[in-house]
Amino acid sequence: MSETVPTMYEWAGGAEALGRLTEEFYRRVREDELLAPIFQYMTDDHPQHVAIWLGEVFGGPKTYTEELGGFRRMLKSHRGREIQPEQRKRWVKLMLEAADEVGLPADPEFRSAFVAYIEWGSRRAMANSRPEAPPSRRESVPVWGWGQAPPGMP
Ligand code: HEM
Repeated sequence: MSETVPTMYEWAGGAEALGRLTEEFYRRVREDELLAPIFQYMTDDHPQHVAIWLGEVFGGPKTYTEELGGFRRMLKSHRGREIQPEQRKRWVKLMLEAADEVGLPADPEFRSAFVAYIEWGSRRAMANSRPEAPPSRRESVPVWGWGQAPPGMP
């Protein structure tokens, strides 16, 4: 991919846009009967931490790794929570609704790459949330790209 292709972070609108996304997402989570119970003890800065995580995944600054405990902290946050398939599905649904609500770019290229990460990440989170999950072979925050459909694809 050429150097002129923006990162998904830039395309999304940077830290500000991802912050709006996670604020709206967790507003919905707090009102959701399947998800509210498992998020009842989240801290006030949790939405911002997830925005920072997403920023790093989408090619933005490596702030989650450098300041917030990196991949290991994310892994530990899900471990043992026994996320159920219906809860994962609802998490994805609310995330995609929040993306529409806050006006993340709606072009097919961005959305397909965004959904791909949300699907992958949420399935990984669910797998790692099982008490018997094997130790993760990953050590670092994944960095996501445009896949088969970069911006401007005809
Ligand atoms: C792409 C998918 C996902 C991403 C990127 C993600 C991201 C994160 C991150 C970064 C944290 C740690 C926040 C911090 O540093 O303070 C976290 C915690 C957590 N996540 Fe996820 N997560 C995902 C999927 C899910 C799903 C599907 C569920 C459940 C349905 C879930 C439930 C939780 C819970 C309960 C916590 C701990 C909240 C607390 O502090 O009480 N996550 N997640």
